[in-house]
Amino acid sequence: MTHNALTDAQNKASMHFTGPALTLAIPGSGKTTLLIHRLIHLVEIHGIKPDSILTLTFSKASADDMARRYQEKFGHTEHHFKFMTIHKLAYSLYKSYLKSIDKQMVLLDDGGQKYQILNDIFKKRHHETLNEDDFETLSNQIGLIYNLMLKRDQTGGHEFDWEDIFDLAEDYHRYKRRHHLYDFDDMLISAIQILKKSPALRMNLKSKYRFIQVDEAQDTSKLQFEFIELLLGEEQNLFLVADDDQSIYGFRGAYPTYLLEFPSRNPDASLYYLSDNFRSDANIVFTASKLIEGNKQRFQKEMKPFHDAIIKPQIKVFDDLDKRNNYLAEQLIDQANSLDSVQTKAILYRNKVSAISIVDMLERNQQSFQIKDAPLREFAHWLLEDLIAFFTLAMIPQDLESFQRIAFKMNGYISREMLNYVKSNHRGRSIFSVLIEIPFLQDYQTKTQERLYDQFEQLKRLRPYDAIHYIETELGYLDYLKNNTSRLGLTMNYARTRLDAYKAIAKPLKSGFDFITRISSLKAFLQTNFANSNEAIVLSTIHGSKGLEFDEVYMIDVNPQIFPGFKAKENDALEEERRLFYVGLTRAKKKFELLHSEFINGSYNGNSLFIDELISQSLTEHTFNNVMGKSATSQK
Ligand SMILES: Nc1ncnc2c1ncn2[C@@H]1O[C@H](COP(=O)(O)OP(=O)(O)OP(=O)(O)O)[C@@H](O)[C@H]1O
Repeated sequence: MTHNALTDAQNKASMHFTGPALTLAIPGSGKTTLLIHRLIHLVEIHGIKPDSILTLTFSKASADDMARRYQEKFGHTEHHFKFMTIHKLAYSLYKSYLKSIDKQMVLLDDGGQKYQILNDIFKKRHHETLNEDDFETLSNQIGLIYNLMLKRDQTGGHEFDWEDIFDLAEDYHRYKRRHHLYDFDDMLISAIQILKKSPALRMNLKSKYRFIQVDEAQDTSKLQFEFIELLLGEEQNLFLVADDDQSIYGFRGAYPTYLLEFPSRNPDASLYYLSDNFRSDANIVFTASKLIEGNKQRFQKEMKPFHDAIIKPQIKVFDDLDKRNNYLAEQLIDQANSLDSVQTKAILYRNKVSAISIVDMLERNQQSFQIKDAPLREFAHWLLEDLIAFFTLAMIPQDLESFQRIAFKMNGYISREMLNYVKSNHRGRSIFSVLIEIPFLQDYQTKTQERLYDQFEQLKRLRPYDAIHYIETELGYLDYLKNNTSRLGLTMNYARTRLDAYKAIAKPLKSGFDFITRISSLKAFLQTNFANSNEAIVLSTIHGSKGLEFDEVYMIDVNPQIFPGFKAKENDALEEERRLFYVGLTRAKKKFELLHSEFINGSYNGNSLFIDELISQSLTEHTFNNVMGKSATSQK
């Protein structure tokens, strides 16, 4: 078999003509290749008109990628196949319907505008601001309600207050209707409604798209499947390509159960399997297949490597984030001086916050890169805003706004009464002078305020790295976080990961002012569009790396309570996290390294469940790159 020849399994599936079909495939087995060849077979063998075949993809990027790969492969552009996302299809359908009745709609911007609306709604019910983390969660939960078509009595799990989420979802819905605003889910719901209402429109579409192919069907939601089913003609020409082990959007309503039930609901369905991995070193394939066996709810699949085994996946252990980042910098900068052909390298992580110290490091080294899912909001995170308020108050002791932000988050024993006194009496003076003069304080309380004054004087003189440590310890910020973890919806490991990242950015800087300036320049730097650039170095969340491949993959921050996340105690959630790890691991062609810091923000990190699983099954090589006297390499 040459590199370009289809395997028998790929060929068999690509020859599928009419009727429902499901192809279950492993990572790197050529799903895209298969879909493209099927298009050609439909046209050239069966004489089907290209524009009557609709290929639905998960993202706009994959639709574009497929169109590009089709052209590269077959060189001709005269075939007008349709590649688009399910949302795009729903959008154009609903838009033309509205046009026909002389109405318009406004698309809601998924970032800032959505935050504003949800924040206003949240404030009305809870009398407090919706923080960044809770916004993500709420937005996902609302999406989940729509995409899984949940009713109030159908929600399970005690991790969220579903009654409250339903109330907020209803407020949000009413707001959108009042302002003629539509988000992605509305588009689908509205398209389904008009299709159900108009048999003529349905007939028209059924004959327009005689064949429908769906890529990445494991992440298609229940609502999306309902939409697709409405488009199917009598022949039920639905060709699904999926890997249930790569279903990673459960939190947004992915519905892989549809696939598991597909064979029994469609007894005539043809089933195909792709089990050759053309992407990765055999060691990576073996490791991935062993790891995913930890999941119970899955189709059993064979996984055969096409390439030889050269090097085992590595777990590299470092003392701390700083040493880890230095190692990463070496790996990435090597590239620039290398005479070999350019290697694509990805740094993958579970949460966006993991990117920020790497962005800082790469920008300082003037190393170009591209970033997917840019972590813009991380630079406006409340925890960072708190630190900035400490720095600002130290530099500008008259700043009432900063003081108000942190008054109850440090060990100054400030009461609401004291805060009110400061507000009415500071008149542009130093907050600390006002605190010291408060008439209703006992002597010992005044002494505390004098101590606070000295501490902020001290804070002003410290380099920002030491200053963050001082805020955490001497000013009691860590205690505040510890006492409020459950109310703030975070774990200490999560808070430590953030503080660690901010300290890494602060390390080379001299003053609090430099720190504040650096944060805003990194924010501005990220606002430039990196998503479309063609750089060989890619930073991405694992979610964002779906469907991509790289010569080398470095996975970072696989930490306890972070990955798998602390909410992943129940089986379903844990299985989804394991699938996410599996997606990250299977992006690598030649080299996979998991970079592990032994300490996060000065506290012992411990091993994540996934690291323990890899070690206990001897799936990886374990290397200590720290200076704590451990042997350089130990084969576990
Ligand atoms: N028959 C084949 N022989 C050799 N290489 C192939 C063959 N089919 C596909 N490939 C190559 O295998 C790699 C993976 O293919 P592709 O990206 O289509 O996989 P995939 O199944 O979509 O992967 P994933 O689900 O992990 O994103 C590509 O580099 C592709 O060119």
